[in-house]
Amino acid sequence: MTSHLPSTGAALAETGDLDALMASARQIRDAAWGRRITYSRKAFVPLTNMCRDTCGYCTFVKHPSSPEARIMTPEQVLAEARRGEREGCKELLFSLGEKPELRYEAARKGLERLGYSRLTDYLRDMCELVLRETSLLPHVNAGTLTDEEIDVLKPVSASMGMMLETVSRRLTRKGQPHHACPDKTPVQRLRTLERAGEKRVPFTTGLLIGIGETWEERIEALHAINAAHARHGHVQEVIIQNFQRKPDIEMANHPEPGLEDMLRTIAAARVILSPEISLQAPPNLSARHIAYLDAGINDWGGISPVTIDFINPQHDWPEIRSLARSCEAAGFELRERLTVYPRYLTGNAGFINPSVRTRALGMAGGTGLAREQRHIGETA
Ligand SMILES: O=c1nc2n(C[C@H](O)[C@H](O)[C@H](O)CO)c3cc(O)ccc3cc-2c(=O)[nH]1
Ligand SMILES: C[C@H]1O[C@@H](n2cnc3c(N)ncnc32)[C@H](O)[C@@H]1O
Ligand code: MET
Ligand code: SF4
Repeated sequence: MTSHLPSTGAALAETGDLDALMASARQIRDAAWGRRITYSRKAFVPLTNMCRDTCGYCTFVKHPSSPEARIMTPEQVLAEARRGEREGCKELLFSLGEKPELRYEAARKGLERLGYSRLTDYLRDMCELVLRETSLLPHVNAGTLTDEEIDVLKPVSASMGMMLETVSRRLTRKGQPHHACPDKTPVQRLRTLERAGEKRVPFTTGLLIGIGETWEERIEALHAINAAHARHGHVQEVIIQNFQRKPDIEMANHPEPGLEDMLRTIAAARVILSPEISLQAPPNLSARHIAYLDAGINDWGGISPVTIDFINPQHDWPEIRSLARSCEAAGFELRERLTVYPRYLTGNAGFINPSVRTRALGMAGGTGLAREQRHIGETA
């Protein structure tokens, strides 16, 4: 699993010839993934919106003094899961603030009322609840994790993820989006990415585009992800996410990245990353998202038929049928996938708890994608 043409990718990216870069990216995508574009039908559970970090772009986080600050109860978690189940979801995405109990008394009290002293332990039990009471596969997006936290969460999840965001240490300085965010220092993010690989967790990661990083920093981040994958084989997908401006964030006046910037970054990612790594960009954060297909993506990520995108609440999910139609018009077929990619189910022992694996294998037939993706996994 060596890096695919990294120098060519960087060179093409540097020359400014966007068309040539996108053509290379498309070629790699077509060879590895064909003309099938996937998504995961998911229910979204924002377990808590309290967080010890205060990223300048985040509208999800709420200070404990806010009336909107909350920790969902097990009953609420289960209600969301059941709603998702009824709508045919297969994934339950836990997305949450990071270690709020280390910073806020209110978070400690809230967890205590639920019988916990640490958010990760509560998350573990909620994953277990979902596995016990529903047919869904938990995916955990809880940000930076320690070795021990990965050990706690791996047995109760099908896959995990954490956006690397950026490798820029500059962005942790005063006045920058990651200032005073202990979980967003590149060294911590890179460590989590590495540990997830050592511990063989099917892993989702990615870059947040347009938060002040340079082009070189994006390329460096992509190489870092690819290098971790070359060591451990755990990176199942990489998300290229565009920053969204909102009125209620520190970065309310920061410009959003343009379409061309996204296309160039997506294409560079496809050229740099190993071909078997799925390349994802969100369908709800740009009116022109169909153009991402020309830059080499093969996946739209999670789409929820039951809840809003809590991270970008002002942007509705596309209706799945209408997304299918626009993919078709562009020459692609939209297909459902599971949160965990087939190569971690069929080969590579040790990447997933055997009972979760059995459940996922039972569901894989329903997506209709099992055979094709398995093929990709085997040839990679
Ligand atoms: O709805 C969202 N889903 C996000 N997802 C979920 C993703 O869309 C799907 O659930 C995965 O593709 C499942 O494999 C993430 C998952 C991660 O592991 C890491 C980061 C993200 C980021 C987002 C996000 O911003 N919005
Ligand atoms: C779950 C992921 O959502 C992303 N995220 C957080 N805030 C924003 C925003 N304003 N625009 C786009 N993406 C955002 C981060 O990359 C985080 O890791
Ligand atoms: C709501 S943000 C997603 C989870 C985590 N707090 C992170 O930033 O990675
Ligand atoms: S992006 Fe994640 S880590 Fe940053 S403030 Fe929001 S919830 Fe916390």
